[in-house]
Order: sequence, then C-alpha cells, then structure tokens
Amino acid sequence: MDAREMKIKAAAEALTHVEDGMRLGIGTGSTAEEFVRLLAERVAGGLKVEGVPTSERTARLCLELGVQLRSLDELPQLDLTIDGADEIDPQLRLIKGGGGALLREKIVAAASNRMIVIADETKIVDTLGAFPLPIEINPFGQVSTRIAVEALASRLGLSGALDLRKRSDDSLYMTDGGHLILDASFGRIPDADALAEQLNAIPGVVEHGLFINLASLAIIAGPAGARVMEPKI
Ligand SMILES: O=C(CO)[C@H](O)[C@H](O)COP(=O)(O)O
Repeated sequence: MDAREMKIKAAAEALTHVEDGMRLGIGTGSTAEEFVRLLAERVAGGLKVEGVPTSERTARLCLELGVQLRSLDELPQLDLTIDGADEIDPQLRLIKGGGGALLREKIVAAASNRMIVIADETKIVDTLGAFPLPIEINPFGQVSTRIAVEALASRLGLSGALDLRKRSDDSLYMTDGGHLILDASFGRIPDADALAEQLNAIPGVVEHGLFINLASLAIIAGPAGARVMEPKI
C-alpha cells in the first residue's frame, strides 16, 4: 500500500463515523482531501451533510465536488470534525499546520463535539517535535514576537531555528487570515502542554499548531489496514 492508499484507507474508515444530517468540520491537507473525495461520492449518493471548511483550499475542493458548505457563523456548533495531522502522540496531542490552516482548523475543531484525526502511520510519534511547530503570528511587530518566542523557548530549554515560512517563489507565506507562520524546529518537545499555554500568552502569537485535548479519536492507516487510536490517559 503506498502513501496515498493509506490516506484513502484512513479517510474511508473516518467516513463510517459520518451520519445523515451531520454538521461536519472539514480539515485541510492531502489526507483531508481524500476524505472530501469520498464524502462527495456519498453526497452524490444521497447523504445529507453540511460542511464547514477549515481553509479556502478545502472550500474550493468541496464546492467543486458538490459538498454543501456553510460558514462557521451559520453553523457555530458542529457534530464532528475530520482532519489530518503532522504528528500524533499517544495522548492524541497533535502538531498541525503543515498546510498553513492551523488557526481555522483549531477554531473548527474546538467548535465540534468530536474531532477524528486521519493519518498514515508515519505521523505517530512518542514525543511531539520532530516536525517543525507552526506558529501563526501577526505581521505587526513580527520581530518582537519572534524575540518573545525565542525567550520562551529558552526558558523551557528548547532551541532551534525559527523560520518564517515562504512560498516556492520566495515570497512570504500568508495564511487565509492574513498572518505569517514561523516554523519552529525545536526538536523533541518534552512539555507540549506548557509550551502551548505559554505561546498563547504572547500577544503577537495568533495561534500555534499544538492541538491539545481536541482529538477524541485517531484513525491510523498502515500497510495492514486502518486501526483506531484513543487517547492514552
Ligand atoms: O494541519 C494541516 C494543514 O494545516 C494538515 O492536516 C497537516 O499538515 C497534514 O497534512 P497531510 O494530510 O497533507 O499530511
């Protein structure tokens, strides 16, 4: 089974949790897009759901494939969000934001009764941090914000490059909300909860890619098929 087949496997398993009439948060990224494709087939077959997309990119795909969309303000409480992740630890804490949609993804996940993460098994880690942590920052005062993030990292014993995300043409990457992303290569993050809380206390930080206590289930696909992971207490 290649990487795409594993993503499809996880997405197909997640679809079994979708019921008629659900208000769905719809994630961003290549795995979430496989979910959208499968969902669209079910919608074409008569399934009725309303989706809230977590990015403009996901919105475009949903519209193209006929999945009915609403804004989060129209549907402020959702039944279920299905989204991918960059890293997943045994407590189902996540790093997200590789695709740059972390702010909307977190708002949508927090507005949902349940969040199911779909991924291939390469995303499972013992400790978060090998994947650079995306930190979404306001362009205003970005240098001061960077200094504050560096100072926080040093207090927590973390070090590593903070790279302002760029596009392939070397221009600055802007999120759907008009913010910048600092990708923090901290390496192993021993206390993700403390880092998450303290990043939120820096005024220029809009949001970060640590998703804590949001995922209720992960569906992980490997060569042998998909398995379900629940948070380890
Ligand atoms: O957080 C995300 C986007 O902001 C994605 O869910 C994450 O990057 C995983 O993407 P993929 O399924 O392509 O590996």
